[in-house]
Formats: sequence, structure tokens, C-alpha cells
Amino acid sequence: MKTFSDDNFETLKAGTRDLLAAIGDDPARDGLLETPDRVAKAYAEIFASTGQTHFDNYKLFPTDQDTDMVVVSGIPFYSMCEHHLLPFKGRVSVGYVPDGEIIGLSKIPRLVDWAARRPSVQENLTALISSELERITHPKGVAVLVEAEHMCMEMRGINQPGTITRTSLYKGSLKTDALLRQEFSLRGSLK
Ligand SMILES: Nc1nc2c(ncn2[C@@H]2O[C@H](COP(=O)(O)OP(=O)(O)OP(=O)(O)O)[C@@H](O)[C@H]2O)c(=O)[nH]1
Ligand SMILES: [Zn+2]
Repeated sequence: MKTFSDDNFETLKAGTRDLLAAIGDDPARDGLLETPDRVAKAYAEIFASTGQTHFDNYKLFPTDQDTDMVVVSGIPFYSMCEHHLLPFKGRVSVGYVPDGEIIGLSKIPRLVDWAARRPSVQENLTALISSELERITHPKGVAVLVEAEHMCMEMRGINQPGTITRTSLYKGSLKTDALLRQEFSLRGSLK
């Protein structure tokens, strides 16, 4: 988890008090007294990876086996849309075609979680997962599929609960090889 500096923690608390006052509530009422502290702590979790460009919590293993493709599907994530600072949440499927190196399987959901814990948009989240997996494993191909519900589309604005946004990014052999892509669509399907 991220630890904010004392200064930033206090700034978050003061900002939360200001926000509560600005929306017309009373930050001094009993129910809200501890809220600024809780919000600052929650933000430390929700935004834990903000500003980090490289995922470094991984293990690689050499392999001389030929593997067509590794797919981890249905990985849950929570992120915050950078336009409204409201949550978007959903699931990710990640596939890659190894080239002499494989990554520890649990590190793929860890990578997704790391990528999500910052203000973002779904397209950039999709791209970050893909580019970091590429940087780390130097695979022959990568595919990332993200399916999400955006609270900024559900609880405000257009007010459309249940709307699902799907984004995908295919690289290398997973972009050029139609059969491999089709195989990923089947094995990585989020439906
Ligand atoms: N492409 C993309 N857009 C997003 C994402 N999350 C939120 N948005 C959109 O960002 C846009 C911001 O548009 P603006 O017109 O500046 O903001 P707004 O007036 O609050 O827009 P409405 O949501 O349409 O009321 C909206 O269309 C949101 O739906 C995302 O992950 N990807
Ligand atoms: Zn939004």
C-alpha cells in the first residue's frame, strides 16, 4: 500500500473537510468527524500505484517448452475514472505467447491490480497492462481484454446502469495470427 507523506495525508484530510462543507454538509457533525481520516486512508489503497510507471513485483522462469498461449481470465479490478474520480470496475483477461520466459501466474492479477490503482481511463488501463507484460516477458504476442462498468455513466450524467464497456489490445502474434486471436476470444471470454 502507498504511504502518503504526513503533509499529503493532512492535505487530503483538509481537502475532504472542504469538500464536505462545499457540498453543504457539516464536517464537524458527529458522523463526519473521522471521515477525513478514513478518506485519506482509503485513497492510500485506491491510488496506491499512482505515479509508478513500472510494475516490479514479478518472477520470471525460463522455459524451453513450446506453449501456444497462456490465458488468465476473469481477473477482477477496481479503478477510478480520471474524469470524475468515480469508480469503474470489472474484469480483465490477459493472454500471452511466451518466448523462452514465463511469468509466475499470480503476478498477472497482481499486474492488473497495480495498473488499476490510479486515476485512469479504461483504454489507458488496457494499454498499461499490455505494455508492462510485454516489457517484462518479451513475449511473441499479448492480448488484453477489459470489461467494465463506469459509475460516472451509471449514477450521474447519462444515468445508464448496466452499460458495459469492452476494450481490447492485441500485439505481436496475437494481432497478426487470426486463429490465435480467435482462440484468445474463446478462452479469455468474459461472458
Ligand atoms: N474513453 C473513455 N471515456 C471515459 C472513461 N471514463 C469516463 N469517460 C468519459 O469521459 C467523458 C468526459 O466528458 P465531459 O463532457 O468532459 O464530461 P461530462 O460533462 O461529465 O460528460 P457526461 O458524462 O456525458 O455527462 C464522458 O463522456 C465519460 O463517459 C474511460 O475510461 N474511457
Ligand atoms: Zn468518469
